[in-house]
Amino acid sequence: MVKIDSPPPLVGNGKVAGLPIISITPYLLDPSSRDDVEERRAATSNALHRACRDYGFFYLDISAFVDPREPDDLTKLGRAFFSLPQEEKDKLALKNQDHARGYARLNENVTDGKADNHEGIDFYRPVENPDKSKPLWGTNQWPASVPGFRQKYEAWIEKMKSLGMILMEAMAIGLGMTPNEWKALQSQVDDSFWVMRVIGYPPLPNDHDGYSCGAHKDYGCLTFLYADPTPNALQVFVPKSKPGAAADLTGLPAEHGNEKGVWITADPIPGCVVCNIGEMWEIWSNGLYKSTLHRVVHRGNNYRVSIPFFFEPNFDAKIAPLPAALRIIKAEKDEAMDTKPTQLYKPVVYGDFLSSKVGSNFANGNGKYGNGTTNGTNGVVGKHSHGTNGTTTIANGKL
Ligand SMILES: O=C(O)CCC(=O)C(=O)O
Ligand SMILES: [Fe+2]
Repeated sequence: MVKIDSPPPLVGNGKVAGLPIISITPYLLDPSSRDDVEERRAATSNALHRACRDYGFFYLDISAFVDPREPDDLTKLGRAFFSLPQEEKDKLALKNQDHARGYARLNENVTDGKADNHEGIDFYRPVENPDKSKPLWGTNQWPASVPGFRQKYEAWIEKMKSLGMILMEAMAIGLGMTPNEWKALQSQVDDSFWVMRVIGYPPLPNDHDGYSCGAHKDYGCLTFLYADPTPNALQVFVPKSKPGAAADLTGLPAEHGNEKGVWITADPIPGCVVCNIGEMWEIWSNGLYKSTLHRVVHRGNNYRVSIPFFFEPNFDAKIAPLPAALRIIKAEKDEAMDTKPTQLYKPVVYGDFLSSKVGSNFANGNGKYGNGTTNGTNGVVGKHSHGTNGTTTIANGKL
């Protein structure tokens, strides 16, 4: 596998060399074990910074962190759950709980008013004193009829939580944060209100009005997506305005409002998760890092299983632009002799932001917690698979 530290160029007619592949290994090594650890960490952090600015998406090589058999087992368990009779799966329906934790049937999840051709089961960070009548405050519904499911997935959650913290530190360094600034950021994610989703995608019927999963942005912090090896399913939108997208895009259809760009395929790479940043990083970085539209179009013959883990801020974290990001923005403006004042993104409390989203993309829970409005900045309905309509709040929320 080729490891690269900066994004590869896109190549002619919308075809791409691919998203950057960044190894987390330097952050797993003991700094005293080798002479070059600090240097390698700096290279990883710089590559992360570049990838978050250029794409908002990258492959994270975690082969030194997890045994590949482990996520393979997870997809098998997911497959076993989705092959249960419908009545059995429906016993874990979202409506039994807080409309956020549990099983959503095929076509129950909606993006941009269109049914997504997938089924899924969502788990959230457990809460103290659960109360299923309170948004997000119910209990997880584990499929007891699939032996080993809970145990294996709980082990994965622990791993992904640690990975989230490691990656956050690497990103903090990439953004030029001081140790104290990192400590402050760390305290916003050290009790992550994580979400784990297991998604099952039957092939998309030709006459389906919609996608396997419609175009959306994730609205949290970091997404780690592990998927089975099915090719040509996940697509990432690279707008033409991005530095890496200066390739020949002639003949490509205008996608999503005025913003022309190209959908690139992000096929799974062994040993890697696909990682993308959510809208909370867009606020922290005051827009320097963009959370990027993505969608799933699975037209193959097989049943695809994917497992996104969403490493999110703490429920009560107040998310606001970070001084380190503002320093970069200022330095770049000074260099360009741009004297316009910098618009600041409006701070949000993560839990409030989440509560305003969750539920409104599920057909059965529509509008239960959120307002269900769906106007994105570029005419796109941003949503998260565990929420909806991600783009408005932030774009309109600038001070
Ligand atoms: O299944 C996939 O590849 C992507 C799923 C996704 O984007 C999401 O759940 O937010
Ligand atoms: Fe997503």
